[in-house]
Amino acid sequence: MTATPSPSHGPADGSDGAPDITPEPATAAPSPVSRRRLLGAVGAGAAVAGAALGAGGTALATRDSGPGTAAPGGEPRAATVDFRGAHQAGIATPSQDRLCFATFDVAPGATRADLAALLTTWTAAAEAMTLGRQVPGGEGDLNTPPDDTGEAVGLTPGRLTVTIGYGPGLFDDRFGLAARRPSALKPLPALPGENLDPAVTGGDLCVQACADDPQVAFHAVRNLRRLGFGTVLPRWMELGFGRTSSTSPQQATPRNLMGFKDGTRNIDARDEKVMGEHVWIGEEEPQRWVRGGSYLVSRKIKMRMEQWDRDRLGDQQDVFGRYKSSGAPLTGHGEFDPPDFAAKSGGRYVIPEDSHIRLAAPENNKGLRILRRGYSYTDGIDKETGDLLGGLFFIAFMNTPDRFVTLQRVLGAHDALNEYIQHIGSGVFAVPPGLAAGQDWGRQLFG
Ligand SMILES: C=CC1=C(C)c2cc3[nH]c(cc4nc(cc5[nH]c(cc1n2)c(C)c5CCC(=O)O)C(CCC(=O)O)=C4C)c(C)c3C=C
Ligand SMILES: [Fe+2]
Repeated sequence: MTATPSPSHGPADGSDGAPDITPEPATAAPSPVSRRRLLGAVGAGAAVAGAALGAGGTALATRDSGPGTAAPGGEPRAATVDFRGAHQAGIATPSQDRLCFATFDVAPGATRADLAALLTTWTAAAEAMTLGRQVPGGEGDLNTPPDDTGEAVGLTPGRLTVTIGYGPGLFDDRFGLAARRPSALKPLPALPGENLDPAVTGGDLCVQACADDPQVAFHAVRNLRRLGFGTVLPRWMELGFGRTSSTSPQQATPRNLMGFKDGTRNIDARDEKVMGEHVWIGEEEPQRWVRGGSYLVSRKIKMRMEQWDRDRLGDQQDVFGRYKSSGAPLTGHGEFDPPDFAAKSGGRYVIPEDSHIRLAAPENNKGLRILRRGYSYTDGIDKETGDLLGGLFFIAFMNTPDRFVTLQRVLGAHDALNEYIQHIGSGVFAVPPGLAAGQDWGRQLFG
C-alpha cells in the first residue's frame, strides 16, 4: 500500500453519557489516476484481458496500488485494488464506501457455451474496470452501441472491486455443472425472523461491486449486465451506502442506520490465520476448484425506523449490549474493551440475555465467527404508511453457510433486535477463489 495507514482506531474516549458521535472521515482528494477517454491503453476486443497484464503475465496493478492518499481518519485511499490474486478482491480487501450488488439468472435457452463465453468476457471487462479503464471494445460507430456505457469516464477507479458468486441453482442439470457443485452450496433453510420477498431473493449468479464512488460501482454492474444481454437476466439489484462493517481495525468503525457502531468485533481480514479458520474454503472441500474461495450470504434486513426512533436510549443500548455513543460494551468503557458476559448488577446480566452481542458473540457460539461486509440501504418511503424504508443489506463471508444458519437460528429466535427488524431478502453463493494470471471465470467454473 502506498497510503499511510491509520496508526490506531478512532478515539475510544470511554465516555458514555455525552454524545460523541463522530462523523465518518471525509473522502480524501481523488487520486490522479483517471479513466481514459479512449481505449488505447486497453486494446480492442478479446485481447484486453491480456493487455492488463505485463510481460510474463504479471498483473500491472498491485493490491491497493496507485498513488494513494489517506483520509483524515487515516484510512488508506489507494486508487486501485488488484483484480487477481489468491482470493477474489472484495472480501478481505478494505471495505469501500459504496456497494452495487446484483444477481442474475441464466436466460432460458442459453447454453453452457454461452455461459462460459460470457464469464470469460466478464473477466476482461471487470479487470479493465477495476483498473479504471473502459470496457474493452470500441466506441461504436453511429450504427452500433459503444462497448462501454460511458458514465464512469473521468472518474477515478475508486478502489473498485468486482466479486462474482454462484448460486445453488447454477449447479442443476442445465449446464453440466452438477459434478462441480461446492459441497456446502444449497438453498438456505427457512429461518426464524424472515419473511422473504422472492423479488429480492436468490439468483444463479451474483456480482458484488464495491467502490468509493457509487457511480463507479453502478457502472460496473451495468456494463456486466449489458455484456450479458441474451445470456443472463437481471433478477434483483441493491445499492448500498455507508458500509456497516470495517474489515480491519485500520478503518474507523462506521455506524449503521440505528446509529450504533457496527463492525467493532468483526474479523480483522488481515489476520490470515483467522481467515483460514473461518472464511476461506480449505482443503476439506472435495471440489478443488473452489478452495481458497468462500461463501457469501446476503440478507436484506428492513429496519422499523419509526419504531426504533421512538425507543428510549437505555433500551436501544440494551438491545445491542453496547453504548450508543462510544460503542463500548455495557461492561466496559472503550469501544474495543472485551465484553464481560458474566458481569451482573442487581442480579441481572449487565449485557442482557437477549442482547444482540451476547447472542452473536463467538464466546457463546462455540467460537463461531463470520466476516461481515454489509451496507446500509434505502428504498425511499412506504407510499401507504409514509414510513421510511431502509435498513441493512447484510453481506457476510464464511467457509460454510452453516455458520450463518446457526447464528440466525439463535438471533431469529431470541434477539431483542427482532422487534425492530425483519429479514426480507436472501441469497447464498459460492464465491470462487481469485484468478491467476491468464485465468478467467469461465475456465475456472467449467474446468
Ligand atoms: C446472523 C448474523 C447476524 C445478523 C443477521 C446480524 C444483523 C444485524 N446486526 C446489527 C448490528 C450489530 N451487530 C453487531 C455485532 C454482531 N452481529 C453479528 C451477526 C449478525 N448480525 C455478529 C457475529 C456480531 C459480533 C458479535 C461479537 O463478537 O460481539 C453489533 C455490535 C458491534 C460489532 O461488533 O460489530 C452491531 C451494532 C444490525 C443492525 C443487524 C440487522 C439489521
Ligand atoms: Fe449484528
